[in-house]
Amino acid sequence: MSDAGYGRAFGLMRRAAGGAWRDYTRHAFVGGLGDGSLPEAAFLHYLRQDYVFLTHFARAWALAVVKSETAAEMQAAVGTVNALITHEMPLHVGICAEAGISGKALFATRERPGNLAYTRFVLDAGFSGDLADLLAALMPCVLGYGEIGARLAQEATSQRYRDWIDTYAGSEYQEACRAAGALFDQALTRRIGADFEASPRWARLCDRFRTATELEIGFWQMGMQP
Ligand SMILES: Cc1ncc(CO)c(N)n1
Repeated sequence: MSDAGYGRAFGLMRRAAGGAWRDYTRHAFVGGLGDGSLPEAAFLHYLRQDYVFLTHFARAWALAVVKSETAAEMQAAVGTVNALITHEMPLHVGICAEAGISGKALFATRERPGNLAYTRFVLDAGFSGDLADLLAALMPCVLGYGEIGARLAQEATSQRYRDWIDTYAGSEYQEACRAAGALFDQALTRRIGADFEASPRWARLCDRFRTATELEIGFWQMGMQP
């Protein structure tokens, strides 16, 4: 799939992440969502962990508001905070309720170590760095799911996990991905210049992107171990 729609910096970092990007977006868990072979227990366990993930992910986007230097950056970041809290998190509550997981059980989910490591890594990228560092750690989550959703919408051979696929393949999520990719390009241009790869900061930013990608692989792995 082409990475063009999600911006220039993403395309470059995605390529620099090499095999890790492929291992993330073509993980066995993803294959199981597409062909319906993923056991329901694994899917529900994943969803519960993902709800916890989203609470910290929303905090990380709120930190992006704090780290913004322009009104446009603030608007983009606060739009994502709102989309997460207003749309994506209630969707998880709804899917879990349909599957018989009460709100009480969902909110009592104990966070697995790999889940904790991922979001705290992202938050630390933001606390210790600037918006470029934070966004480099956030992009694999946002854009990876956009890419996975768009591909599965074309290639899925089962209807079993259609609702999940449609959420990430849908125009609302895809539009959010394009906005996030544009924010990433603009934030980087402002902080490291337009020739991204010539910046002394580039290698470290690519490292953050790759580490977040590796933590996404770990998240799928965790999902397969209810
Ligand atoms: C682990 C993970 N990464 C990315 C997304 C996309 O928001 C998500 N819901 N969960």
